[in-house]
Parts: sequence; structure tokens; C-alpha cells
Amino acid sequence: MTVRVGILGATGYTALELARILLRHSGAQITALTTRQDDRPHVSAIHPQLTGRLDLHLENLSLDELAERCDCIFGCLPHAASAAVVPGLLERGLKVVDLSADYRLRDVAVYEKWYGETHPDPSRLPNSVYGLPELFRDSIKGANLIANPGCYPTSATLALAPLLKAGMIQSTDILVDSKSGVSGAGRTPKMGTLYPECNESFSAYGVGTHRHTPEIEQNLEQASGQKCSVIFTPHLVPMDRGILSTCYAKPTRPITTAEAIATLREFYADEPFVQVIDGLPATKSVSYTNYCHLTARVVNDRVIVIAVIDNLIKGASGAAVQNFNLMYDFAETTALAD
Ligand SMILES: NC(=O)C1=CN([C@@H]2O[C@H](COP(=O)(O)OP(=O)(O)OC[C@H]3O[C@@H](n4cnc5c(N)ncnc54)[C@H](OP(=O)(O)O)[C@@H]3O)[C@@H](O)[C@H]2O)C=CC1
Ligand SMILES: CC(=O)N[C@@H](CCC(=O)OP(=O)(O)O)C(=O)O
Repeated sequence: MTVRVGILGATGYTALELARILLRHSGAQITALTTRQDDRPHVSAIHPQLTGRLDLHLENLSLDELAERCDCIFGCLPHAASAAVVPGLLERGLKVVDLSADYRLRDVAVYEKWYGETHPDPSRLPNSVYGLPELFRDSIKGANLIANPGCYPTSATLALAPLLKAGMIQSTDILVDSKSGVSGAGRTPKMGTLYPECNESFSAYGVGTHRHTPEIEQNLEQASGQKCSVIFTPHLVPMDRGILSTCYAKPTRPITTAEAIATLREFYADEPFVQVIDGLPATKSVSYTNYCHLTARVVNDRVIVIAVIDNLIKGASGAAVQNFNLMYDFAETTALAD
């Protein structure tokens, strides 16, 4: 079977990573790339990395044109812009993996509070399927629309869910301290990500206000069945890619580092893309891969879990293809295990 796929927002960073991965996927063919520009640039002019590998132009395509050319759409648009087009794609029989945040939060009031915008398609939120296979694999398999996780929530959720599910940590006193490379902010220029602003600098942002806070809490609540409360502090690090999240929680009983690591290891024993390691993780070890590396330490009265991912792969486009593989019944690791 060959699935014809289209990528919306194809000038961006997540789209480039998707194209790279899908070009080595035996069951997928890229048949459409979109942009709002009307001059039909060749993909090699936008992404020189794809020169000689993909002979397509980026086009300002209508929903009907996308439906003619594609079976499945990867949406790489900003939030709100994405939910403005997803309903029309689904109505035309397409499957969608949405990399934006639009379908991640199930409560529209929570979305509107944290995103400060009216949701364009609120009726789909309560039943949306969150695409984190390690926790929600069964619901992904039959879905037509996947809400692909945020990059920071992927790292924090994979770090904390196993210990919460095992009842080893308290659910209402969790700190997530994360650092991200600059590609996490996308290719669309923003003041804070200009080279002179962020090079040789290291800064916190969104303290107490970052929209990934409710996403992390929702994931942990769904995984553990307990009310969860998280303080999440993101930081921008002057590197291209990678996220390192250091998560602090209070144990519910005295535990050791060895017990915490053993619990993580047991939880992820059959997972192809989560590796529990004894040493301390580094972003470089997972760069350009769909892997998450994790470990834990118990220090005084806290459990510390440290996770690393590549924000553009396991935090975005690799996870999107992992979800695509589940939706279409391809082996889950197709095009991702390298
Ligand atoms: N970067 C990351 O690490 C991660 C990103 N995400 C999410 O994935 C999505 C894509 O991210 P990323 O690739 O980094 O973003 P980029 O900024 O790199 O690219 C987004 C593309 O969307 C198009 N676009 C921008 N604004 C609009 C609009 N209002 N309406 C329609 N199209 C628009 C632009 O293309 P053009 O101008 O050519 O039309 C742009 O190139 C976002 O929702 C992001 O939040 C999720 C996880 C991680
Ligand atoms: C470094 C940086 O700026 N990172 C982005 C997160 C990227 C992401 O996952 O965003 P979505 O939830 O919108 O998809 C941010 O903090 O806004």
C-alpha cells in the first residue's frame, strides 16, 4: 500500500523533517506541499537539503485540490490556522496528523485561557486523540485525526507518567524545568530567536504562563487517573535542536534511585523509541533521531527524572510518522529506526 501524503506549512522546520523521514518510508509518497505564497517555489529553493531528492513545487492549494492528490495530511501550521482547515480536510475523507496544538487540549475553556484565542473547531476537542504512542497507542490506531504532542510535553510526560502510574510520586507537587534549542520556535522569524538575541545567551521565558503547562497536566492526569499540578519553566538555549527536561517530584514513600530506574525500565521495556539509561542523558545522543533517553535519581526528598529528545523529531515530525504508521498499520518503526 502507498499512502499519498500532503504537508501543510511546507516552508517550515517540522515540514522539512517530515519530508526527510517520509522520503525513506516505503509506504508513503509525498504528493503535495503547501505554502501561502502564490509563486510555486520548487522545494529545493526552500529546503536545499532536499535538492535532487524530491521534485515538487510548494503550492497554495485548495482543500479540494488536496483531497484529489492526497490520502493523509500532515498539518505543520501554527495553532488556530490549523483548526481553520482541519474540519474541511476531514469532511473530504482525508486523515490528518496535526502537529499544531489545536486538538491537544480536550477542554475548550482551557485552550482559550492558555492560547488567548477562540477555538475555530471546538466540537472536536472532547474526543480528540492525543498522539503519544507510549501511553495512548490503542486509540491512535483507529483515528482519523491525531493531535500530535507538543515538544516539551513529550519529554515531561514520558519522564513522569511511569512513576505517577506506579503511585511512587505525588501528583500535585511537580516541577518541570526544560531547555530547548532555537528550532523549537519554528522558522518564522521572531525577535527572541534572531541570532544576536539568542546566541551566547540563555534565558527563561513563559514562566507560569507557558501553554504547555495544561498539556502536561492533562497527559499526566489521563495516564495516572489523578489530579495533577505542574509548574513548568521553559528556557531557550543557543543550540539548533534538542530538549532536556529535568523533572522534580516528591516520592509518596521512601524510594531509591535503583527502584525509580527499574520502574522506568519496566514501563518502557517494549517501547522501540524510549531508552532508560544509567548515565545522565544529553541532547546530542538523540539528535536527528526519534529516541527519548531517560534516567532518574533520588536526591534528599525528591525524585529527579531527566529526559532528552530532539524537538523536531520525537518532539514533532518523528512522532507524527510514528502515529501515521499506527493509523495505517505499518510497522511502528518504519522510516524511524536509524
Ligand atoms: N518547531 C518545533 O520544534 C515544534 C513545532 N510544533 C508545532 O508544529 C507546527 C509547525 O511548526 P514549525 O514547522 O516549527 O513552524 P514554522 O514557523 O517553521 O513553519 C510554519 C509554516 O506555516 C505557515 N504559516 C505561518 N502562519 C500561517 C498562517 N497564519 N496560516 C497558514 N499558514 C501559516 C508558514 O508557511 P508559509 O509562510 O510558506 O505559508 C510557515 O512556514 C506549529 O504549530 C508548531 O507549534 C510542534 C512541536 C515541535
Ligand atoms: C523554543 C520554543 O520557542 N519552543 C516553542 C514550543 C514548540 C512547540 O511544541 O509548540 P506547539 O505546542 O505550539 O506545537 C515555544 O515555547 O513556544
